[in-house]
Amino acid sequence: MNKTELNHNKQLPSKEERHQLFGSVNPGPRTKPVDKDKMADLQNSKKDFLFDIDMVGISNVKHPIRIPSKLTPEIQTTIGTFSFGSSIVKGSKGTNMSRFTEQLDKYHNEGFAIDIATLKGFTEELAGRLKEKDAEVEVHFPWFFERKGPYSDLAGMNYADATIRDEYREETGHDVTVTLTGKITTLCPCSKEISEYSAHNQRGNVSMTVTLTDDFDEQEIDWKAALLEAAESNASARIHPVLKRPDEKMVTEQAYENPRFVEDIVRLVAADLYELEFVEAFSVTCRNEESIHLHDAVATLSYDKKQEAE
Ligand SMILES: Nc1nc2c(ncn2[C@@H]2O[C@H](COP(=O)(O)OP(=O)(O)OP(=O)(O)O)[C@@H](O)[C@H]2O)c(=O)[nH]1
Repeated sequence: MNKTELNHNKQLPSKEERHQLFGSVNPGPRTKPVDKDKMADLQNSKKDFLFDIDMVGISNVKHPIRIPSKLTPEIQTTIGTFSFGSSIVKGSKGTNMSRFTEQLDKYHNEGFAIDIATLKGFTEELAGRLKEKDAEVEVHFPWFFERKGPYSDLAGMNYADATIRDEYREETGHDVTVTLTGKITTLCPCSKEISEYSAHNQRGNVSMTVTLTDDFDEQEIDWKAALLEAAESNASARIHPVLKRPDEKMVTEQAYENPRFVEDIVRLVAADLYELEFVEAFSVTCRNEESIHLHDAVATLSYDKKQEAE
């Protein structure tokens, strides 16, 4: 391959001169300490600062993470978006924000895999590092899973959005909630009923937030796969990355045979979540991106199995 001829005839000032040209100035006199021990530590000031703070921390922290999965691919690297925090009492001015990312890096160097046991350990250790009685950690990530065409068996990659949130309190321990938002096909029952032929359909977003029971065994059950199944198995049809014509025919006919309103979806998914032993409480929302409107249709349902027992 021929080397491209580039024109380098222009004589530029040095980089330092260029910076000066654009306004950089020489450093002024330095009077403040550079040793950490001698620096002011404002955030650690102790005084009556009027109010306790429920949560202070950092959010929107992007970091590579490893995810275990019972669906293929069983180990995957993805991007996690974290938030970290803890409460502080009115006698303290501020938190020590560097300690959140300091601990994240420590876990990263130890091969941070985002399972619930590891995340609980992380939150508890964070409370200790901050010298607080509580801490909370939330991580949000795209979770990928292989999906095959129903007839051709040709595979491709789908994903759902997953969130794990752990709230730790020294007196009460951990509260773990997980959220999965997956996409489904829904076909409108009304449209099917009133039309001579066809029925409009839409892409539905099903979001399930679940409080896990204390004895949830993640070695046994992948909560992500279980929630995905609750959403997809109640849909008019599943969504596929690769569909050949025989697959497309099957998916289209299946959707026509299983029409669903948003109300039908939240009730049917609720029934599945109700039956799952590891689910203590849940909320489920379905939001359909309507194909015959510019707006979305939406329904939400919440249920707490503990209240039922009382
Ligand atoms: N508390 C608090 N810190 C902030 C805020 N905004 C930025 N920071 C950052 O907090 C960092 C300092 O973190 P600290 O953990 O208190 O640092 P440090 O005292 O040297 O660390 P330790 O020895 O672990 O206490 C600096 O990088 C600040 O920029 C804020 O609104 N509140």
